[in-house]
Amino acid sequence: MAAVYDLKQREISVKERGCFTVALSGGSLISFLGKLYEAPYDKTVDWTKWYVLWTDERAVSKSHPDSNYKLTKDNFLSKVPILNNHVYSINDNLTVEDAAMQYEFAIRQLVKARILNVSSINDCPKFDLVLLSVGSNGSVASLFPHHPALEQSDDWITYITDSSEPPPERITFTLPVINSASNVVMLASGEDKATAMHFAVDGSGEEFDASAVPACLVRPVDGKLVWFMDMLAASKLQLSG
Ligand SMILES: O=C(O)[C@H](O)[C@@H](O)[C@H](O)[C@H](O)COP(=O)(O)O
Repeated sequence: MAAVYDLKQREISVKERGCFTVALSGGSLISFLGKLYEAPYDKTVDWTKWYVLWTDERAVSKSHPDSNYKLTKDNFLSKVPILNNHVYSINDNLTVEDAAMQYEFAIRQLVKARILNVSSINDCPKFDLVLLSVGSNGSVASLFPHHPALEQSDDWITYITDSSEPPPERITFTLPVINSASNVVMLASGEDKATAMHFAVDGSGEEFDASAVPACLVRPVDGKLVWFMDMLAASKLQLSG
């Protein structure tokens, strides 16, 4: 479903700007993209129009098992003819701080080249699609509960050195960039996501501290938010009738 949604949005972007910019998180999300390299999509998608970036990346070598680039390359990019120079991964020879700066610079270049749109509301890059998989703790990208990175609004890309999930050092989109996307798809599968889904989808009382569940803070300012979850992840939803 998510993969097909991805395609619908792609068609609109390619018609309008001749390219389709997508930012991927890591985790189980990548396994859901498998549909895209099966018939009929493998032949009907103009992959040359795709530009792929990551919403977050671990500060490890791109050949390291923990690398989101490696995960995506092995399970998706190696199976579709997206142009290598349209794939923007981090420079894994830099410190995490410098890698974050360099990644932001690369995104700024894409904005300058008009590959990436800019939000009319907050001058952030406006990705056509941001695909996120929600962590069992309600994290999205590498934005973790109660982490100061949630407050970051000056930078497009920030870095952390104390991730609650190993490895500790990561770069990540900041919330303003995620919330500037034209389309955000949030994926959740498995019972361990049910509590986070309850808070993120059903909302919570005023007294609830949304930074406890970063997925609650994903609210596109001028874009669509679509959830895809399995029955286990949805098992605690109390959607009003
Ligand atoms: O680099 C990362 O750790 C991922 O980007 C992270 O945001 C992941 O997507 C979630 O933790 C969900 O992971 P699962 O879908 O595997 O539970």
